Amino acid sequence: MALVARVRALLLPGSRLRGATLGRAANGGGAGARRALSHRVLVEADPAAGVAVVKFRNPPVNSLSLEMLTELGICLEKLENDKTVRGIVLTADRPGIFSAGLDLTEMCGRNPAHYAEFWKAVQELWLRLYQSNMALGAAINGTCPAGGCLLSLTCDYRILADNPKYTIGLNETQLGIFAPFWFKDTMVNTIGHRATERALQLGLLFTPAEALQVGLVDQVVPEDQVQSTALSVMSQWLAIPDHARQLTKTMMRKATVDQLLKHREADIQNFVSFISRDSIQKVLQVYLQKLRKKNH
Ligand SMILES: CCCCCCCCCCCC/C=C/CC(=O)SCCNC(=O)CCNC(=O)[C@H](O)C(C)(C)COP(=O)(O)OP(=O)(O)OC[C@H]1O[C@@H](n2cnc3c(N)ncnc32)[C@H](O)[C@@H]1OP(=O)(O)O
Repeated sequence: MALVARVRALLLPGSRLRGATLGRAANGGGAGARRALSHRVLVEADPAAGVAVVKFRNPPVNSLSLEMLTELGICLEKLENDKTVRGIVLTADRPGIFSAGLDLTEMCGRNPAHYAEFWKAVQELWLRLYQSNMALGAAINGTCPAGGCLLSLTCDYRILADNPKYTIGLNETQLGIFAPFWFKDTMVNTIGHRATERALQLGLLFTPAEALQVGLVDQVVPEDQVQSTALSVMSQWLAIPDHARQLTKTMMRKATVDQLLKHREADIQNFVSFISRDSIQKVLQVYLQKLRKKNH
């Protein structure tokens, strides 16, 4: 389903999104700061600075469900059309979990049409973020596996909280699945081929010190300074004339984006046939049950 159609579906009677305010809603924060609320995404915009902080709040683990992907996409589209915003910082509403990655329940026990719709939404969000004309920063204030790591890798820089409990990486192989080519390319573009090959094959989740060493993040700072550091780094990015920064970003990322654009439909079909395999459904179910068992 296209983004607009998905939004309409979300707004149908009975939907949890119905009645939510997706536009700017109320004043909040400092002078000139504006807040906007949707169910799963909170936006705090500071027009004077030209920056919006986009906070994930999809409890319990900020997983990227179809609804979360859709809301995030709408929110980013609105910000891209807002002339007062030149930079966006992505972060979690609460410290602890930046994002647990793609919502596993969207990839388990569903039908092929659902898998196709979900994967299309994952592609759309990646394309929106990776090609964004905005300067994007990630203020990673919690653990950041798989799809959470991918979100942060679409940004222009990453600031990670110095908490050894927080790890970051593309750990798909540990689940018995694997990162598709455009996840891999996004990581290669950040840390290089050899480091990516090792990280992907072993499904490594890096501690903050390791992530800094391998170049997966640009800075590790005390937990209470993650957002403020991300905002101060943003001012360096925004000091560059937009057109020069944007043309450079496009030049650096175009080949990677073009690969997905060229193989988009095949990538969806590959995902659907891979994820529908009985053996893959089994490993995902076992993984989910293990996660759930901890709490019951
Ligand atoms: C030739 C073929 C070609 C094919 C080409 C295509 C190939 C495609 C391959 C497929 C690629 C698919 C890509 C996937 C990327 C992903 O993002 S997969 C998701 C990976 N995520 C994880 O591994 C993280 C799992 N979660 C955790 O490790 C922990 O939950 C946590 C560290 C994030 C937080 O821990 P804690 O605070 O202790 O919370 P929990 O008690 O563990 O969790 C609370 C609650 O949330 C549920 N949950 C956790 N993570 C997820 C998730 N990702 N999705 C859905 N639900 C999740 C967890 O089960 C708990 O539920 P209950 O409250 O117990 O019911």
